[in-house]
Amino acid sequence: MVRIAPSLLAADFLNLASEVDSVEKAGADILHIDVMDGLFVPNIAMGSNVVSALREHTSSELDVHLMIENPERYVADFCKAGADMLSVHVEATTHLHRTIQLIKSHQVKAGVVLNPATPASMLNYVIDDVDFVLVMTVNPGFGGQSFILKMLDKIKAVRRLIEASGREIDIEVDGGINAKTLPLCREAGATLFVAGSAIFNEQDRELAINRLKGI
Ligand SMILES: O=C(CO)[C@@H](O)[C@H](O)COP(=O)(O)O
Repeated sequence: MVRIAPSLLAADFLNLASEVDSVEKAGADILHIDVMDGLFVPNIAMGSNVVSALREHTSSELDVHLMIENPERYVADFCKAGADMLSVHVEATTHLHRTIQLIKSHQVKAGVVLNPATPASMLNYVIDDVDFVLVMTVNPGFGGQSFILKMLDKIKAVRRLIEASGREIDIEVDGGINAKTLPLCREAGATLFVAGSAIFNEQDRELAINRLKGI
């Protein structure tokens, strides 16, 4: 099954509520929220106040991607704001295992994010603890970038690791996902697909999501 998580970074922020309504009506499965601190990535976006406003507006699952240094400082805030899934980058936190446990202590699904240059092997000692893995298929920070084809090898490597662990956890992919790149990622083993421009740049959101789902 293909599950689609529209990335709200590409939405019209002046009309966020109606943007959310439009993608939910069109068949979005999860909402993806990018949090950026201007340090870990060269851009700034969305704090926990945005997550709590969304939480009041929708019952959709909220997938919060922390692109921030020392994310453990803000885990409690984002969990209390209403995140259902919270992911952190390997390079951003000194004690990755501890940060994963911290997220889980809030009964929120914990994810680990791999940047394009980060090897799948960084997951070796946390694979039994994480609830999902997010493979970045562009360098994080901005929407509208081109998919990095080499990431297909990494998705396959992560899939092998997950299979060896005997667990059933999602591989989420994010960056340059469209109707051409999604099937390649799916074939490689991805199960959850974040898409920003491929959805929000289209007037007809239902057509855009159906195209991604291959309907
Ligand atoms: O995390 C990020 C960017 O850092 C993504 O979620 C983008 O927002 C995806 O946008 P598209 O590549 O689909 O336009």
